[in-house]
Amino acid sequence: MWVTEAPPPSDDAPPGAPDGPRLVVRTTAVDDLPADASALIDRLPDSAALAWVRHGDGLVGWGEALRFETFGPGRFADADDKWRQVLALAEVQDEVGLPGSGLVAFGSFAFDDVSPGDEEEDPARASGVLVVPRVVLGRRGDRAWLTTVALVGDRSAPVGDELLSAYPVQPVTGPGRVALTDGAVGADDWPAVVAEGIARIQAGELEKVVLARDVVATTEHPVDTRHLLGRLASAYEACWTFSVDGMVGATPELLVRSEKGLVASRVLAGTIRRDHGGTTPDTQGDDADLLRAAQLARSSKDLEEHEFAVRSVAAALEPYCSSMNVPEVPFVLHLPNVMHLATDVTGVLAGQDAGAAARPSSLSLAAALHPSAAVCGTPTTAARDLIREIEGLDRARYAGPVGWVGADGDGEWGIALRSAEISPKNRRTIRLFAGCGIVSASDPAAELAESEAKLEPMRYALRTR
Ligand SMILES: C=C(O[C@H]1C=CC=C(C(=O)O)[C@@H]1O)C(=O)O
Repeated sequence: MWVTEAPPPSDDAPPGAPDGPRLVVRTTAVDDLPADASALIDRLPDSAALAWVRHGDGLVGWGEALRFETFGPGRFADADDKWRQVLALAEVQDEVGLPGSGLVAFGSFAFDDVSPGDEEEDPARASGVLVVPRVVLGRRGDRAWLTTVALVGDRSAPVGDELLSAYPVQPVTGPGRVALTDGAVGADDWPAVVAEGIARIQAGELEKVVLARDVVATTEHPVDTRHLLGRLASAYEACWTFSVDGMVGATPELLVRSEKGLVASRVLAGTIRRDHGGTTPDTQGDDADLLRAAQLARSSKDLEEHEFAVRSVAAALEPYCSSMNVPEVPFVLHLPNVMHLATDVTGVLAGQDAGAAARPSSLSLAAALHPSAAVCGTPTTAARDLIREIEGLDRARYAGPVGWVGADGDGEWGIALRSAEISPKNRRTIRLFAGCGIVSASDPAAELAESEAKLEPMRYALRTR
């Protein structure tokens, strides 16, 4: 469903031209973007921020040229179709020619095909959204660019320089006091949910299930997304810091990156907490950390959990690839709050000779990979059914794909973890999410502690200092 009303066909549209929104897109190089890692986020004018940033590189966007909302099981395919329609009608001048320059859309999609309770609470809440910003600022290494997007026929919309001055940068505001309360299932009750998951696994119904919980934060002032993004991007540098349509976080897990025929996925599953409990890491490589890393790398429970996740990603990518590299042994990813077992799966897309148009888009690859066993379980259907039956939580867009797609279909999609959903109604109610992979040898109390550690990034982001 188009939410942005397409203006009537313009006078210059050729007779018989297909209907639909026509975009005029210009990308020019930017020479004066400050070198610091926060430069992209610092340029966001207000709280309606779109972002996908890591190590100071990435994309931020603001304003809305087009918005497309999708619902239910067809949400990815519908979004992919609409994206192709937009591309077919767009006129793009891109003098930079890097991934993320030219026409891009940011997107965020629900974890599940159905969201329990949606009908009563908010029948209009979409389970997928693609947003084409009016302005995108991007950086990759030492190159930076600015993209502006205009909708043909929208004569009231500012263009060119006018467009930038239409979005003056407002001061960033803090959330003030923050109260945290139990979400759908309280912390005291959640171990029983995990115990039920373990019992079902031990009964042979399935091998792994990922169970999640939420915590509700109520803030004194409406949340300014830029406050969260700035804190997440500087404290969780190794993660992809994102904001799309009220879903904000810093995810360490990349569902898929597709770039010029090469695909990559960073698969995470298997976790150990770092004991200091803070957000800023202790000196990397101190003795306690090395010990914990070694303990994680040898933990048969975590290795099993990880293996399920890697296998699910490899199996989903395989039909699209002419060759793949799936490392046999995971590495340990150090984050400020936790360490994870991690595997970088890479592949070459089949049919390279046929060109970009014949390649599956990054969005359709994300659809094929979702939900991986890092966020759902094994076998997928049994795990998803069990999640629906016992989790008691509407995951909404938590654990769903979030990221961006470009004009050639390439793009990057993370899994929306270490994330929160800001209520559009008042921007003062924020749902924080965390989930844990459960296998036969899991311990409910340890999983609760792990979920607390996974909530830390968003709790930290909400603090004023
Ligand atoms: C489901 C989450 O984490 C996944 C990713 C990394 C490690 C995980 C684990 O060890 O359980 C989870 O599979 C979450 O952070 O909410």
